[in-house]
Amino acid sequence: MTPALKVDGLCWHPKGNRVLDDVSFELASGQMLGLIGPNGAGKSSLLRCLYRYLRPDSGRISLEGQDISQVSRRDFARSVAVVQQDTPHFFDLSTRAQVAMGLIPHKGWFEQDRAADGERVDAALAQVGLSDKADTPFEQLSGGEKQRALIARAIVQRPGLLLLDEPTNHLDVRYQIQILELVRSLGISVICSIHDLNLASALCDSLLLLERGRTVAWGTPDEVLTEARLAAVFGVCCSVSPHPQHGKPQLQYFYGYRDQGRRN
Ligand SMILES: Nc1ncnc2c1ncn2[C@@H]1O[C@H](COP(=O)(O)OP(=O)(O)OP(=O)(O)O)[C@@H](O)[C@H]1O
Repeated sequence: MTPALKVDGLCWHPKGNRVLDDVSFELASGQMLGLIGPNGAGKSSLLRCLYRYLRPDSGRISLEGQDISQVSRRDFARSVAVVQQDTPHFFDLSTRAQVAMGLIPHKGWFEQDRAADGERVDAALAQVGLSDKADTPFEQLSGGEKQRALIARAIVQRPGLLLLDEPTNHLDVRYQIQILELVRSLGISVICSIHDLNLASALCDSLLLLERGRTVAWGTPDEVLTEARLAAVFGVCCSVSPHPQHGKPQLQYFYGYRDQGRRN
């Protein structure tokens, strides 16, 4: 079966700096892949290549078997939704209007809004717990509320692939779990960068561990999150055991790094 996304030998070397170096992986349709790795590992850069903000120097990215460089702008906007790390500025837009922007790729020129559009927007606002903020200006939302509104916009867009750059940034612990569970329940293919390894383990089907732009491991959370690998890549000591509820790896960190100097 054709994977939803296939990345082959991806390299991005701005000014000779090997930010992404020979990265390859696949994502099966409807699965959720977590991008993990230390600061500066290349997670955001990889996502930017996937949503065509950056042009890789070499390698191939295929969406449903088609090279993404060959996909029209409109078709790409219909199939791929992106929630970026820094919330963009939408001055004067209400939260509802901001979420409704997810409808744009599906509309023709001069096409009027239909009743179903409003229902879809309201349903997405309810899914992320923002119904009571629908008429609030987007700029007045808190950081976590903005993040949730942008996820609602992506839901309205009905993409086949959803790319999220640190979606749990700014979210309190309940919303971290709730939003990732919601994203997972959409039944679409998802790639998200995530720093919380326990959250990544619990909610992702597979993980891609990057370090200095290279793939260290790609596989199930069980295969990727080993004590030795976490010590080598993140420079932390932890014990890994099955989570009492879902059985996937749960990390417990040990402390006392203050006098060990800088990692890099
Ligand atoms: N346009 C650019 N030109 C040169 N180097 C860049 C450019 N953009 C990013 N980098 C470098 O690429 C490396 C990877 O950055 P990136 O933001 O992709 O990492 P990350 O894994 O998302 O980091 P973090 O976890 O801190 O968000 C960093 O060293 C960064 O300085």
